[in-house]
Amino acid sequence: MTIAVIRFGGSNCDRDAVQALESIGVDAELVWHEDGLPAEVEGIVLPGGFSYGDYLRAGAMAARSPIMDEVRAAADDGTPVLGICNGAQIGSESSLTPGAFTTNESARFQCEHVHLRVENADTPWTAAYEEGDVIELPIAHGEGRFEVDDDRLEQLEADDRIVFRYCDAEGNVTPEANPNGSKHSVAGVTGDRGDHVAVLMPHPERATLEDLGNTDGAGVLEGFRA
Ligand SMILES: NC(=O)CC[C@H](N)C(=O)O
Repeated sequence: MTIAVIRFGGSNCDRDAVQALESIGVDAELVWHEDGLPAEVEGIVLPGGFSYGDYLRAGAMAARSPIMDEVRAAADDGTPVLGICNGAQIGSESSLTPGAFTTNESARFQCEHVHLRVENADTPWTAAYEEGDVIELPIAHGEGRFEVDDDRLEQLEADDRIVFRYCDAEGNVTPEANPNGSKHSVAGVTGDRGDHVAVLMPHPERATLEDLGNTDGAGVLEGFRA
């Protein structure tokens, strides 16, 4: 199985994603966006970083790279796609997933560890966990506040499309445990094409290697094996 980790100008978590995937035994390769998707790709990661310097809006310019037409077509065909942080912003900017990620309530770049509650364990990205599990992952973003109109959010909730919510260490979803002001504390959501497409703002690839002292994120990447 080969997972394509797409590198845009300014991506900076692309090699971390490859290393994290390989650490759990999933083959991964870096793909420069101008080169297009390799023929035999079995999964796609949109990695974190600062594509195009976050100009206009984070993810807005990468979303307009021609490779994103190929990513959408692959997603239509059932290829798993995971967007992480800047990749989540690219995912929402390219209509793979609903809503938008916009400037943190603090108006600052935030780099910290957060707790997440698994809201729906019935997706490839959360099947390694139980519903209600609390995991810890790092965040590092300036534009991570999930925003979506009320009607759409109600529908996402009704359809069980919220995969992770920010919470405290005990799993309580509170305003204090919401690091960026995301609506309904949403940290990750599945795509309109099905739950084989998902994005999340926290970084599972930074919490997968034993050496980093936290492997809570490995289960998310296990989704490529599902
Ligand atoms: N770590 C990242 O992927 C950063 C995302 C984006 N550049 C932001 O600051 O919001």
